[in-house]
Amino acid sequence: MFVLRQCLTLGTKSSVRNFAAATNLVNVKINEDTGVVIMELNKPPVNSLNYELLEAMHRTLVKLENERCSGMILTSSSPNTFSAGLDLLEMYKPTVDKARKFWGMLQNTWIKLYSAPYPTVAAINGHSPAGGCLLAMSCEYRIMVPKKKIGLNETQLGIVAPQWFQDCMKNIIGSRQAEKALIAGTLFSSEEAAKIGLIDELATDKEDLMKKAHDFMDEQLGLPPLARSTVKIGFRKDTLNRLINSREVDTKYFIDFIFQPKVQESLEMYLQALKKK
Ligand SMILES: CCCCC/C=C\C/C=C\CC/C=C/CC(=O)SCCNC(=O)CCNC(=O)[C@H](O)C(C)(C)COP(=O)(O)OP(=O)(O)OC[C@H]1O[C@@H](n2cnc3c(N)ncnc32)[C@H](O)[C@@H]1OP(=O)(O)O
Repeated sequence: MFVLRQCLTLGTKSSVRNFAAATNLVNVKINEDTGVVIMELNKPPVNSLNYELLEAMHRTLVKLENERCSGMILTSSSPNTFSAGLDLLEMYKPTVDKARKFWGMLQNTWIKLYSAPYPTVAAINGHSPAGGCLLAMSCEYRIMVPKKKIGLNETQLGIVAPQWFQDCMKNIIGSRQAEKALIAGTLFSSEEAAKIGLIDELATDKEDLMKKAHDFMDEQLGLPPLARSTVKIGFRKDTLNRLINSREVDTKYFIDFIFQPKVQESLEMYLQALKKK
């Protein structure tokens, strides 16, 4: 039923494949009847968000702005993980230039995703810590398979979730719950996340997940798009503008923070623990 739509690319089916294959890091499919796009993160094993994956996402989001995209479902090709969050190797002993470029691309990608006028759904098919949770929270609706983990666990790594990550969480679960979760760096089970409203729905498995994502999308497509997107952007503009108006300061926080020797030590220990698992 899904075909790669020609107008996403240079005009032929094979150029569509080239568009996705330019990096191979995201698979993009569009239903030519409805205009609904499925963007599947495809950086095995855990979709850690490095510069290249973020750039591929950003490029896709920019392209969708100029196409007849009516809605987007964000998911991943990994069997176990939606996204493991930011690629820790981007923060571990980088050069200042590399870290700055990486952070700028994360900001770009988030701004595009958070402000997309069309409906967005995260079909969370696996674990979704930290930056993975940010991606999910940036969509309008979250559906998740059972028995996985989601949350902003930065504190547990000895790092701090940036203000805009925190704002996204506050907007969804409220200030008190967010404060507790952020201080502790809580990773919630899918079931706990559903209870506090961090996710909207539980699915039984991947098939059910995608069905529910399409059901949500169908409901949204029945609404007048301009009214829908105006309300969405109205709700999101303060959070968006807070970052847009302070991108340089935010980048400086990031650089100053990660270059502290204590933070580098924490990252090194965490990376080693992950490797030893
Ligand atoms: C208010 C003012 C604030 C001011 C603050 C200013 C600045 C803030 C500064 C910094 C903020 C930076 C923000 C960071 C947000 C992040 O996203 S940090 C990343 C956090 N991610 C995690 O903690 C997840 C770690 N991964 C896991 O827990 C597990 O991998 C998993 C996702 C649960 C999957 O488990 P599974 O068993 O399937 O896989 P493995 O663990 O065996 O992993 C496979 C393979 O992948 C490597 N890997 C995993 N995660 C990452 C990662 N995030 N980055 C890089 N590499 C990763 C893992 O090491 C394995 O590698 P291999 O052994 O070589 O195969």
